[in-house]
Formats: sequence, C-alpha cells, structure tokens
Amino acid sequence: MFKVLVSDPISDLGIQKLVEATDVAVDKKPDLSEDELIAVIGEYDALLVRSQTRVTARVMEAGKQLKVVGRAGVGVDNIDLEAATQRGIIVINAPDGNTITTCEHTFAMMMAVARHIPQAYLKTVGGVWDRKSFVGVELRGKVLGVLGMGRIGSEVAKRAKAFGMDIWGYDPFMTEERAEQLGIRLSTVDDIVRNADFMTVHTPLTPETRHMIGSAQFEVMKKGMRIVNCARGGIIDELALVEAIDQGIVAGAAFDVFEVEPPAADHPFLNHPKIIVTPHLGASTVEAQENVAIDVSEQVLNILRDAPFTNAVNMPPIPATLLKTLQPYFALGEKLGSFAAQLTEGAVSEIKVSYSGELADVDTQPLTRYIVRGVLAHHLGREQVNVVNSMHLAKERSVNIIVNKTKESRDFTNLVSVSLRTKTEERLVAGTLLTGYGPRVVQIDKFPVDVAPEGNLVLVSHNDKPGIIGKIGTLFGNNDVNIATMQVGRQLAGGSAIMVLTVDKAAPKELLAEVTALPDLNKAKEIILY
Ligand SMILES: NC(=O)C1=CN([C@@H]2O[C@H](COP(=O)(O)OP(=O)(O)OC[C@H]3O[C@@H](n4cnc5c(N)ncnc54)[C@H](O)[C@@H]3O)[C@@H](O)[C@H]2O)C=CC1
Ligand SMILES: O=C(O)CCC(=O)C(=O)O
Repeated sequence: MFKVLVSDPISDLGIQKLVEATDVAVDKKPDLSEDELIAVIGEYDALLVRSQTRVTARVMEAGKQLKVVGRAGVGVDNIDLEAATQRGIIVINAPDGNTITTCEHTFAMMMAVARHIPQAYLKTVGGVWDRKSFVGVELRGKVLGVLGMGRIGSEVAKRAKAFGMDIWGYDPFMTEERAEQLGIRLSTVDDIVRNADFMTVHTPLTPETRHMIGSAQFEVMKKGMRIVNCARGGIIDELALVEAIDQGIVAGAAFDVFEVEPPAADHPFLNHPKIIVTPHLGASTVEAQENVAIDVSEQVLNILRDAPFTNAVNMPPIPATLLKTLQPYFALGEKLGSFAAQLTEGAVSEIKVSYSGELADVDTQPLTRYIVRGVLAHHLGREQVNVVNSMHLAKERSVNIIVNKTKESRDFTNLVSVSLRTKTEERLVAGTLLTGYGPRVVQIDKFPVDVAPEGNLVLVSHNDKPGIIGKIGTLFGNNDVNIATMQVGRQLAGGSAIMVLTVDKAAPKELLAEVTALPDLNKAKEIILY
C-alpha cells in the first residue's frame, strides 16, 4: 500500500482518484511546521503540496520512502529541486491547470486598480458616500505592456484585445510570427516602460527577472502607468515602486505576490492608498484547484505504479552504463548551451548540436536534453527547465532541434558543438572534455580558444591591433575587477578577433560600456556560467 501525504489545502474532488485507488492511502495534514513535517514524512511515498509547504532538503532527507513530490500548481520555488534530484525524488507540477484562472485574476486586479474598487468599497461600507475621490480610467485604447508571453501572458493579451487595448509584449522566446498570430506588437522592456499605460508581468522569478523593473526603469517610465504583478514577488522592486508612486510616476499598483510571503505587518504596500493587494490568490478558483489537483494526482499515481508520467521538473532515470559514459559531459553540455544562449541576441528558432569523435557511437539523447536545458534556462529559469521537460519546452516554443554525429573530431577525442540560429544571426560554441583538465570551451564562432567554462566571463570582440589588451586590462584594473585569465583568438593577424576574460567578480555594466567604447572594439559581453 502506498502512503500519500497532502500537506496543503488541495481540492477534494481533484484528489478523488488518489483517495479511491485501492493501492493508496491518503492522509491530509495541512499547516504542519517544517519540524512537524519532518517528524511524519518518513512513512510516506508521495507528498502533495501547493505553495505553502516548504519542501526543504531536511524534509527530503527525512523522507526515506519518498518517491515523488507533486506540486498542485506551476511555480516550484517552495521545493528544493537540487535536494530532490540528489535523492532521486521526482518532482512534478501541473503547469496548465491554473493558467486561465491566474489570467482572470490579473484582469480583476487591472480593473480594480483602474477604478479604485477596493478603496471605494472601504469608504462606502464605512458610511462615506464619496464619488469625487475615485474617478478612474478606461482600459480601451490604452497601451498594455506584457512582460512574459508564456501561458498566462498570452491569455492576458488575448483578453486585453477584447477590451480594445493596444498590446505590446516582450518575451525572449517570442518571434515576430507568434506576435503577429496574437495580434500584438513585439516590443522591448525599455519600449514598454516608456510607453505603456498599464503593465503586467508574467515571468518566473530568475536572477535575470529579479528587479527587472527597478529604479532605473521607474526613472524613464511613462507618467501615470498602472502596474500589476500576479506572477512572483521580486520581479518588480517593491521599495522602488513605492517611491515611484509617491513621486507621482506610477498612478497605482495591484499585487498578488510579495518578495516575502506573507508580508510583514509594516510592509509599505499594506495601507498604501494607491496599492491594492491580494494574498497570492491568482490560482485560487474552484476550477483551477480541481484542475491542478487532478493533473498532479494522476501523475503521482503513475509514478507510484511505475507507469509513464509527464511534467517532471527534475531528473529522469538513465540506464547505468549509458550514464557512466555520458555523465562527465552533462555539465559541459549545459554550459555550452547557456554560453551560446548568452551570446545570441533575439528569439532562438534553431538549436544545432554536433557530436564528434567517441560520442558518435552512443545514445546522446540525455546529453542533448542538458544542452537544450542550458539554452532555455537562461530565459525560462533553471528551476523551470530540466532534462525531462527541456525538449518539450523547446517544441512548445517552436525551437527546432537538429542533431548531427560524426566520427571525425579534428584534434579532439570528443567534441560537442552547439549553434543557435535566430532571425539575424547564427552563433556557435564548441567544447570538449580534456583528460586531467575537465570541460573546456575550444571554439567560439570561428575562433579557436581554450577556456574553462565557469564563473564570470567577459567576451570581447575586437580588431586584432597592438595595444588593445593593455587598454582593456587598464579599464578592468581601474574598476577593481581582477582578470584571472585572458585568452585571445583570431583567424588572421590584423583581422577580427575575440578575447575571453575570466574575472573574479561580475563586471559592472558601465565597465562593459567603457570597453565597448574603445577604438577597434565591437562589443564586450558578460557571460555567467554556474
Ligand atoms: N499568482 C499566482 O497564484 C500564480 C502565479 N503564477 C506565476 O506566473 C508566472 C507565469 O506563469 P506561466 O505563464 O504559466 O509560465 P510560462 O513558463 O508559460 O511563461 C513564462 C514566460 O516568461 C518568459 N520570460 C523569462 N524571462 C523573461 C524576461 N527576462 N523577460 C520577459 N519574459 C521572460 C519565458 O520565456 C516564458 O515564456 C510564473 O512565475 C508562475 O509561477 C502562475 C500561476 C498562479
Ligand atoms: O497554489 C497556489 O495557490 C499558488 C499558485 C502559484 O503561484 C503557481 O502555480 O505558480
């Protein structure tokens, strides 16, 4: 008999299939503290959660029988994925079930902020008949900026059209064709910030999206903008937003999510007259909670019964012998993918992977998944993309994947090359495993190099002229950024060349701008490899 623990409020109807299964016993224990959960988790095979239960490494460690953690919802930021993967615990989510519900909540918030509904309600029930203080604005004819055009962002855009809004969208994976299909204007964050009347965010929280709207954006923002966040706290800098409202830049904001949940009693959003809030209710409808619970229950049953399953957000099993051969390449593959993604500008439409040398004889599919993960995770977030779902996510975004194999591998026993195609360019990064040295990047575009793919790198493209290295070294020194290694690659003396620097800390944007402004410099770009 399998034992399943449900530790958050999850729809009864949704988990009916689990409850009725003759080989499963379900216990519901909501509101457990971490220690209470640790005390009981040892006897369970599966754990079902929403967003309240924090499934930490300690919980996983105590879950000696635990085979699967099911998240009834999208975001898995309350689950320690690394710890789960290390212990072979499969983590699954239900990515589709709450899309419409969250989109509708976004609209509820957008309309509430446009018409001051919560503020007017409070006054009216308090006995004050005040019609002057709450003059609102129409949605019709206004520019709506949507940051993140995935499942929820796309549904928001479709509905906003019915309100007669002019929709400007930004997503690193959105192509012009997709924007045309949706009838929206493919835009940039900067354009949206400068032109939108309403802005809504629908991205995951990643190092790249954290504070993507902060003081720099508020400084140039269109005056009178109204901002909605029903995605994740932290995408918009909370303190900078309050300042922007108080300075009259932002007219109002509606937030369903907070950087820390629940927010402290003295959080500046609470009691602010121009900010309305809900307690992370985006997915809280009867329908969505049923949908996500049904999806996740079905997958949990499949996993417990050893049947095929979908929507795993961490590692799948790979046959032991294949794993032995491929494992050393996984980190290299993911880093090459990430390197190539950071090098490339615009929406990626094709990922071409070539395996040369000894890799030509083995099933490289699991490795391709790592490479695709590296490419996609740069924009989608590492917790959202894994080796189980990376190919599926690429397909969903119409990214074509081509794999070639050849026994020939120039001077290396093995060579993995990853090239990414966008509408305007094709960029290539190739790497190898060198015995005794580990992963190395050996080619960037047409230039041979030899670089360890880790930490903070700066890639400089320039003309091969005397004195350039010295000038760059001086600028880095002046900015207190220590250069650990420097590699220069060129094809012909005096022609175009690249320089790859490994640096001890992130290079500030201003420094990169100074380097780019040097004579004979084309571009300086930061590449971060974890
Ligand atoms: N408030 C709530 O209760 C709920 C919140 N959510 C949250 O909403 C967010 C969106 O969910 P979905 O649409 O289902 O996810 P999704 O994965 O379908 O879409 C996210 C999109 O964000 C894009 N993106 C990544 N980095 C970006 C950047 N720097 N700039 C612009 N776009 C970027 C991705 O390319 C992707 O298309 C997630 O954070 C999710 O956790 C989801 C459901 C309920
Ligand atoms: O379970 C919930 O209500 C939270 C939903 C959510 O934020 C998500 O699915 O990402």
